[in-house]
Amino acid sequence: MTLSGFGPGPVQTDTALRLDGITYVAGRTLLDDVSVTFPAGKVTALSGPSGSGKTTLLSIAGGLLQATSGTAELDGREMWTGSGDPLPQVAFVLQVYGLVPILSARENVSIALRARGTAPADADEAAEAALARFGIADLGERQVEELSGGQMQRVACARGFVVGADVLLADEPTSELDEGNRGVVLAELREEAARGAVVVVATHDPAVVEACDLHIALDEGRVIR
Ligand SMILES: Nc1ncnc2c1ncn2[C@@H]1O[C@H](COP(=O)(O)OP(=O)(O)OP(=O)(O)O)[C@@H](O)[C@H]1O
Repeated sequence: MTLSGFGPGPVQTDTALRLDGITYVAGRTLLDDVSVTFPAGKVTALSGPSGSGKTTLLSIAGGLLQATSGTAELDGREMWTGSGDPLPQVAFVLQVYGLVPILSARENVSIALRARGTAPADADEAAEAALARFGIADLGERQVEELSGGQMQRVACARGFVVGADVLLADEPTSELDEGNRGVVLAELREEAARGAVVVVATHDPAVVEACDLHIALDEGRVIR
């Protein structure tokens, strides 16, 4: 099913990103037989101590990494790049931001859409709107390398959210933010779920976990709740 075209408000759907028996070995076992379901229309928190495997699991969930064994599928479409018809649309908010320092904030957001074939003028307009969602519309012309850590993190959020993806995977998206801006990001995560996206947020922050609909916890590469 396509998730675009839903109006505002919670979406009732059986769509879910299902990870089944995921094991990932890179020298040692980093994920060990992880089976989890991330339903569309909900914000799921993925918590766990540093090094427990959250980023690795998000990478497999979004098709960036191929699991050693196990499957990751959205409605039968495999997440690993190269299979599935059509491929699910996935957007990441990376823990390390992954912004281009010499480009402006607006350009960093706009390229996410341009890379998907949106016309430059339309992409720029959507980028402005996405920056406004995170309270940084006034920073659009600023070169990213001039921004504070928290401002960069909000640009990274705008770049992930602007896509309107089927699956939004946010890795510690509030780690640099004050309480007010953390609330803004949480509200925007809810908006993404409300239009029908699968939304997963990796976090160490109990306040973020509390604000999510569902909670999955990892420890040493295993699901513990
Ligand atoms: N490519 C890799 N090769 C080998 N080990 C890796 C690789 N990527 C991650 N690791 C290791 O896998 C474990 C899990 O890493 P991961 O980044 O998934 O944890 P995390 O829960 O996201 O941690 P944090 O909260 O600190 O971001 C860590 O011990 C890390 O050192």
